[in-house]
Amino acid sequence: MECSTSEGESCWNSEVTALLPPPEEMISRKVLVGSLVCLGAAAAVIWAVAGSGKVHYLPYYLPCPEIFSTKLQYTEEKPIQLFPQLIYLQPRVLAPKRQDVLTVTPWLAPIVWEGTFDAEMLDSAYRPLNLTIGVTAFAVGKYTRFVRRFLDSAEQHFLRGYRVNYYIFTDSAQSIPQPQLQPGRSLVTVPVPGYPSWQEISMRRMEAINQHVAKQSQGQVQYLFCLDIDMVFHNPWGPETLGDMVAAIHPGYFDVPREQFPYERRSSSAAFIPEGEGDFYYGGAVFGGLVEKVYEFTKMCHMTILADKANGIMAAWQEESHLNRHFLSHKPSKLLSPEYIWDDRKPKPPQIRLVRFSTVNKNYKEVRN
Ligand SMILES: CC(=O)N[C@H]1[C@@H](OP(=O)(O)OP(=O)(O)OC[C@H]2O[C@@H](n3ccc(=O)[nH]c3=O)[C@H](O)[C@@H]2O)O[C@H](CO)[C@H](O)[C@@H]1O
Ligand SMILES: [Mn+2]
Repeated sequence: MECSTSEGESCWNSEVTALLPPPEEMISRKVLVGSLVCLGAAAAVIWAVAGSGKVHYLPYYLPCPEIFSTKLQYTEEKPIQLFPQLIYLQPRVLAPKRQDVLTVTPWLAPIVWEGTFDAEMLDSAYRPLNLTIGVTAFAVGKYTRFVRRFLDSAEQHFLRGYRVNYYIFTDSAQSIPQPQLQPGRSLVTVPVPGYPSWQEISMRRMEAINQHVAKQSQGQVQYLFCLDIDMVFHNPWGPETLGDMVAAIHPGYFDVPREQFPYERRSSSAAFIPEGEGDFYYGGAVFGGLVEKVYEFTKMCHMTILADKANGIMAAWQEESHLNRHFLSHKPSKLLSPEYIWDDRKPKPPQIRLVRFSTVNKNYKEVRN
């Protein structure tokens, strides 16, 4: 096709015209490319000059306001508890506080030993929660004689500065002393029948505690500890002991192979644990946790105790055997070292740096008859 030119204009045949942009557009592209190069160069200069220094972030608006207004549908909203600023030694990852004892179970429950926790730090976290902690202890028959020492020592050492409700289960309320308690602490007696044998008295604790939680203590306390009465506090027992479900390692079996644990070994019992199984041997004298967990726990133990009763069998160590069977399949979330359930008749090995709660030396024959 012929190209018709006029006054020095370049010749644009229709094909070329179709491929190339018109001249004004070519010029504006050149300007665009030029300014981009300039911008890049300026950015490179700024990067080279300022890049070696500290990076300053500009405030940037995230276009997702819903993330700040969304709330989980909690049934109750609790204020967030912050640790107040405290001055304390840095926890060192490569310098564990205790190397002579196990401080965490294979299922990652802490085992509480002296030296593993900072009491001041725990206090600063737990005090603002304004918790009330319940204690159940049974004083049936001659065991009323242990109440005074138990309570006096608890007032000295048990969760000092916290609200505590003592629930003393007894068949003779008139023999229970009413000592002067610290502010915020109370004592009530709970009537229970005096069963004819000490084994039955000890085992029936699961049932009585369970019923008491359902009817009363559930609305009064957040945590509940269930303790033997023939024991005395010697050193502080603080909020380091609080946990969802807490068990204590029996002082007689913390250093023996599990074959020697006095678990119930008859398969006809609901507390049966075969050889080759088991984690620790826990004591029946100390357990606790969130009150609703203690409710579930005591219910399960009472049911397995009743199953044994229906089959005419009593476990080797009564409810302690059932407790051990339960904790084998429902692992406790926190373990207390034998510092929290010691026995004064035992020599104290170096791993037990202090005894917090310990059995009173008693004449078994005399008190149980
Ligand atoms: C240190 C430890 O783990 N002790 C356990 C152990 O022996 P213990 O020798 O510690 O049992 P125990 O005689 O102290 O009895 C357990 C508790 O039941 C109460 N009680 C008992 C008898 C009585 O006539 N009146 C009365 O009130 C009382 O609160 C006492 O502390 O084995 C018991 C079951 O065999 C319990 O599991 C205990 O908790
Ligand atoms: Mn006892």
